Amino acid sequence: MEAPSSSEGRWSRVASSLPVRNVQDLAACGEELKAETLQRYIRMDVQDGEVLVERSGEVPVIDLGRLLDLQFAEQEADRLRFACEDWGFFQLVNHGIPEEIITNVRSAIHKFFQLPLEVKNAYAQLPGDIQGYGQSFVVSENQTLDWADMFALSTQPPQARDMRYWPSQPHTFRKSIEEYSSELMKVSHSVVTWIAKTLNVDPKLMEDKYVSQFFRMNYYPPCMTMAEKVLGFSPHSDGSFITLLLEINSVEGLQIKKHNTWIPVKPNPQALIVNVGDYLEIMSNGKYKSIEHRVTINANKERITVSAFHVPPLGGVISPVRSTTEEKILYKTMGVEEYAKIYLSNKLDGKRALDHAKLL
Ligand SMILES: O=C(O)CCC(=O)C(=O)O
Ligand SMILES: [Fe+2]
Repeated sequence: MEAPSSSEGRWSRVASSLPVRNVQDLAACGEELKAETLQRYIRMDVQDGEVLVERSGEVPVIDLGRLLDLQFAEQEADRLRFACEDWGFFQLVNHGIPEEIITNVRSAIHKFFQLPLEVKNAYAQLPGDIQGYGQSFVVSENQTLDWADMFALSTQPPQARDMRYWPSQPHTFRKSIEEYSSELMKVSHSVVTWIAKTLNVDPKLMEDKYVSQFFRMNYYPPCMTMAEKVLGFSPHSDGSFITLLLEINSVEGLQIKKHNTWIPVKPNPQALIVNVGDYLEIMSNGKYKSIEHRVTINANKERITVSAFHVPPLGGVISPVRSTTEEKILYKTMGVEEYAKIYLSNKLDGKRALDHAKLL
């Protein structure tokens, strides 16, 4: 294993894209992490905003079984509307994905992260300074190669750009992701149909807005020495229509922003975490919120997750739809690709990507 090189500090200062190799490697080997190695991951803004653990229990829980049952649908739809308006996040239970498929995908991703770093590094990886003290890999479904390509191009260090393909190890990897992927398409179809209804929007208008899908596998190593000073994922909103997150190992870390405080989401192994993405905020004319979230690091436990971003086809257009004719239009009509480029660009002149979609 390579020792952390003395040039690492220099690299981070030029804000270039240095993979997170050393930290995960060292953490995995249980070696003492030196203060200098960790320096580049320390974030001054970690302390911004109070963390309100006691409010974790308020994160909405939506029951898909109830949404699909005539007797309870209306009541559950009200709860869904509230969740999307007020939180932009919810735990989805009774999602109907067979246990076996979830178990297989958990096991495959777990095994993937146990591979030697040299093997994993062949896959599209987010640079450490974008993500933070963690490591993410993008895997694409065929139908969405254009999206994943774009994502990879915008975030990869040049040497990694052309190296994205399906991991061949573990051998179950592709099959389990593909099965999980098609189950998620069904779940997102139900969720989006209900989202349209709660907005009083014709579901047909949303039919194609979530059908491209790509996955990001996230690994957050433990950090014994200064867990409270580093972040696994910096605060961001998702550049998706909706995102469905599966926690591979029920370890806490995800926090969502609410009125300038951070609320931790308690892991629930039976649930998927669903959140409103930027495209849905635009399309709902701001009624449903794409909320900032971040991932913290634990001292002793690794956290592993897989995000499924459901996005509109790049060639399309996204425009706000009003629930009533009196409603004032607050967002621009934009090309999906046009917005994606703004989202993926790091030069946002201090504005959030969504601010560029708002009408003045
Ligand atoms: O790993 C998590 O808990 C969240 C990951 C996330 O926010 C993302 O992939 O966009
Ligand atoms: Fe996210």
